[in-house]
Amino acid sequence: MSKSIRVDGLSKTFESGADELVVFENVSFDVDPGEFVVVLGPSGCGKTTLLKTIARTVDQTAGTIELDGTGVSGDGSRPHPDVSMVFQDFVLLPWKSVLENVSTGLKVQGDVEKGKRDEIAREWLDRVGLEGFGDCYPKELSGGMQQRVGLARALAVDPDILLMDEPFGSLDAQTKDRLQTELLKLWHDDRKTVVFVTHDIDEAIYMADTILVLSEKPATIIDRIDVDFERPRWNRRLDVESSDRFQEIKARLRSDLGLEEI
Ligand SMILES: Nc1ncnc2c1ncn2[C@@H]1O[C@H](COP(=O)(O)OP(=O)(O)OP(=O)(O)O)[C@@H](O)[C@H]1O
Repeated sequence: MSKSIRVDGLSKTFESGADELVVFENVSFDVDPGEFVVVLGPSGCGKTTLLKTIARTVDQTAGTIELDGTGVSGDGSRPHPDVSMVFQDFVLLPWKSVLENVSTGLKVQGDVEKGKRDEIAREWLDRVGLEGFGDCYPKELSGGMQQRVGLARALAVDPDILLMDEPFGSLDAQTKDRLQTELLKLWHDDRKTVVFVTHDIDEAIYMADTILVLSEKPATIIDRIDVDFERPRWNRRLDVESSDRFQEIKARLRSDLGLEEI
């Protein structure tokens, strides 16, 4: 299943002593169930904080978040159960095997017995192209493979919402290219609701149904673009990326972000 997200009037201020840092202010947007939304914005504008607020590991200062119409709150210690997160840094547990890393989330959920957990974890390793690597340890895998493990771990718990924080940001260009398409294929099959943060404009356009652009902090939403290329896109990626529409969206995003004309 996938769920909608409604963010309404969301603000976040960090306080340390007498200092206040207003990160974002009055941010509102809706994400439909199964929609792929990409958030772009300058470094430090609060994209990660926004994801953590949706995941409920950070409390907002003002505003509300609803998942499928239900307001959510959290204790800050772990993400809301409907939500899985994938980060730029692989954050795998180095002392656990790849299989155990993937089944860990299921263990936290608590209601799946060990044999079934391992079966689900193995299925997900197959789906992300890591068949046969379950007994390896993270240090034996390349960066791209580690990120595949992170993806399998996030998806194995069958979340309603997938929050991704620059998941391919530290990968080389070819691995990144391949994983973008693999993620789109997985998403095409399961249609999770995705909120995906990136700095990469081309990646944003290739992946998104909708792109939200944040300003410098205190951040607000300064643009929202519907990316209307038909799906699937991976079988005609070059056509999509060389199209006039792609270049038009790219120019608009560069202008939004204060970059020079292309
Ligand atoms: N726990 C915290 N306490 C105080 N300040 C914080 C905390 N977390 C983040 N910040 C500050 O909030 C601002 C936004 O940080 P955040 O990581 O959300 O930005 P970002 O847009 O994801 O950055 P980047 O694009 O560089 O990854 C930064 O100035 C950061 O230093």
